[in-house]
Amino acid sequence: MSIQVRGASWWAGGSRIVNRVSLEVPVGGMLGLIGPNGSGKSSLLRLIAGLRAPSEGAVLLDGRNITGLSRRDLARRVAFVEQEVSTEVDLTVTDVVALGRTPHRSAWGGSRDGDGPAIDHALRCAGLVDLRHRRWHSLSGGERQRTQIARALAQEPSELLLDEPTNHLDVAHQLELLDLVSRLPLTSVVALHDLNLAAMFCDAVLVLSGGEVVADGSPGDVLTEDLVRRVYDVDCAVAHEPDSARPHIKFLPPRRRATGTPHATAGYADRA
Ligand SMILES: Nc1ncnc2c1ncn2[C@@H]1O[C@H](COP(=O)(O)OP(=O)(O)OP(=O)(O)O)[C@@H](O)[C@H]1O
Repeated sequence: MSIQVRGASWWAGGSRIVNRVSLEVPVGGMLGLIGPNGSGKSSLLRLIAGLRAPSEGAVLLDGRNITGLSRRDLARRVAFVEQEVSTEVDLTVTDVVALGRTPHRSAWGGSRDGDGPAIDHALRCAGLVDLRHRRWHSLSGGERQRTQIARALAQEPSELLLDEPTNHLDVAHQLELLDLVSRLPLTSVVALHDLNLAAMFCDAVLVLSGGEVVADGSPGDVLTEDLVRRVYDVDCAVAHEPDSARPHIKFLPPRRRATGTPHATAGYADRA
């Protein structure tokens, strides 16, 4: 197994945010982490990235507890793109992507032969070649997101962790990015809100609710109407294409309570 989490919990502010989570991702596999807001996806990703230590349990890479890896060794193999990344310094796109090479540089910071090709490859993969000289502060939200993904790819990791990588991207870039991640020869864990994107691209999905794993397995087995209702309190119809095991989820409008207001927000129809 490339990534294993064994009974990991993490406490913060007197609450157990991640509750005895176990998971396994085989080499080359792509795991989708899904669950409502505040269910613990980002916290779990930070444990896997080694940015936080579990209060109990363990995270293993290739069977080795990450507490036994040096920061540098961990940074060489695990790339993590968090949800909101900003920089105070006004770097160019290429400068930001080049930061991905830092763990591969020698102690005195000299660049290595592989840096240039790795940076070029990452820029091409993220569709940023034409933007390579642009300054970070001039980029749109989606362009910044793609720059951070390129930085992670330039790191040439064996494990890639992405926290909602599609949230600023238009539909074409969402599809391109997840297609790219699913085809790259690396192991990935990707937190996603879009259940249909998770169903389309992930080999397996793991559903968190209140910090606990409530389901895991193939998208076809896990993403059922019952699961979506239990976890999100949303009605849906799940269709299966005849030539694909991957489900497609059609969400239904919020049910109305006895008062006439839907679950989440007042409907536009009420205001019309
Ligand atoms: N350092 C912290 N101290 C206290 N509570 C925290 C801390 N970090 C996270 N939490 C809480 O833990 C819960 C899980 O947060 P987390 O960001 O992991 O969820 P998430 O599933 O990624 O959410 P979202 O989908 O909204 O991004 C939230 O209720 C959050 O407020």
